[in-house]
Amino acid sequence: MHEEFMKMYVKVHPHPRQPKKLVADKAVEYVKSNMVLGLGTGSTAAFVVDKLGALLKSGEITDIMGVLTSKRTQEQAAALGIPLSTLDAHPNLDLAIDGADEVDPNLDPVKGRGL
Ligand SMILES: O=C(CO)[C@H](O)[C@H](O)COP(=O)(O)O
Repeated sequence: MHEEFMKMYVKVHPHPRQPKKLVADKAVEYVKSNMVLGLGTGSTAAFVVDKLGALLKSGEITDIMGVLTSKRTQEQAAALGIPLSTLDAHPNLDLAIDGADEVDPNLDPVKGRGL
């Protein structure tokens, strides 16, 4: 799955934010109704949350639950009507989506400098 994301991410595109939206939209394709989702923070994650809000509004997905990694994401998700929970209440996530800080030569995403 991540190889497909990274191929899209490294595609040359004239608008610097567009690859983040592309990978965000691609990641959201893996979201199904009734999932408990870990939702990260940052510009890529913000596109993910926007898309989830739109899919909930259109009824394309239902009954998802977001477990958020920051107050910023929590506020965005709440404003879009995404039901929220905590890791304590839902320790088993179906899927977690976040941006990457860096991508290594093998196209593996790196978080927090790999520490
Ligand atoms: O780990 C993060 C925040 O803690 C971000 O996901 C990471 O820094 C990537 O951010 P962006 O999507 O804005 O490039």
